[in-house]
Amino acid sequence: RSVVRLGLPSKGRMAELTLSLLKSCQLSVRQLNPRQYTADIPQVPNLEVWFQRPTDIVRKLCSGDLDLGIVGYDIISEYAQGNDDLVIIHDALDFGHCRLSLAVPKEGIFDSINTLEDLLNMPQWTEERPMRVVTGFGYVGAKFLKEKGFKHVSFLAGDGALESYPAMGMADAIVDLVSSGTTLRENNLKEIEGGVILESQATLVASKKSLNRREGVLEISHEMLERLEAHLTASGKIMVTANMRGNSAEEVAERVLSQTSLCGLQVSL
Ligand SMILES: Nc1ncnc2c1ncn2[C@@H]1O[C@H](COP(=O)(O)OP(=O)(O)OP(=O)(O)O)[C@@H](O)[C@H]1O
Ligand SMILES: O=P(O)(O)OC[C@H]1O[C@H](OP(=O)(O)OP(=O)(O)O)[C@H](O)[C@@H]1O
Repeated sequence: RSVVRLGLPSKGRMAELTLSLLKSCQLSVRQLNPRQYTADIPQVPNLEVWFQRPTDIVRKLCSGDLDLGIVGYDIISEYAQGNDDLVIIHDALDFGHCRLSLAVPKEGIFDSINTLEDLLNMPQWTEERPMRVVTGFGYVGAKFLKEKGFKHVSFLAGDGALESYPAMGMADAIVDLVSSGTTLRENNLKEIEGGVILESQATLVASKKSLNRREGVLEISHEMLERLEAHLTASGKIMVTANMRGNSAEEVAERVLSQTSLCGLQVSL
């Protein structure tokens, strides 16, 4: 194929936010039919947008069926599983902030368990009765616990509402995404100190093979990066244009900067 493909989240909390970020960067996505999975960005010729589930974006970047994608760092870490063909070309798109964290019930045997060390030293976990962890992040979750020295752990895969598993007696601990912490609190769970496995936000990812071999991928990546950077740098800043009389630009600048109420301003002449 000669066209470059960009994967964007088709649903979930990242979908809308991705489109609005791109719109703010003058990269509006034009989807002719909301039931179709393809779209384009008129400002970027030769680019095809494909709406996919975030996990599938990562899989398709790995298989070479997509060249670029916007997904959370959590999903890349879990589903690319160290595949070194993927390269993160923007690691902080400033939305979808969350952390992947280890949490346990507040009470019962975990009453006085607050740190990773406390959890590791609990006598309850044995080969016959390992600590049961439910997660949708089995790869990074297991890697983390192994690196921290946990020996007796068993993993149970779950897709959602993981905070309910300990109360149902199906798991001792959970490894799940946390943002405000409300879901954990409402389900009588607490995060373990030192148990943050990764911090995540939306990223722009590319396949290295595509960048090196497919015509147009490098140029489109540059174009997107420039626009994203410009937008992210500018957000939260305002520009004020004013006409002021003075004998020289320097004199005007000096007068403006000497006003304490205007501190923080940068003057360009
Ligand atoms: N509470 C949260 N606050 C902020 N960002 C989050 C939160 N939970 C998840 N995310 C980010 O949003 C991404 C998508 O999460 P979401 O729960 O919408 O998944 P989804 O695409 O609907 O998939 P699924 O339905 O399988 O969970 C996550 O991979 C993560 O990067
Ligand atoms: O810390 P909080 O702000 O409460 O957010 C955390 C919750 O958000 C995500 O779930 P989501 O709402 O996507 O539902 P899910 O359980 O179906 O994935 C995550 O899996 C947590 O359950």
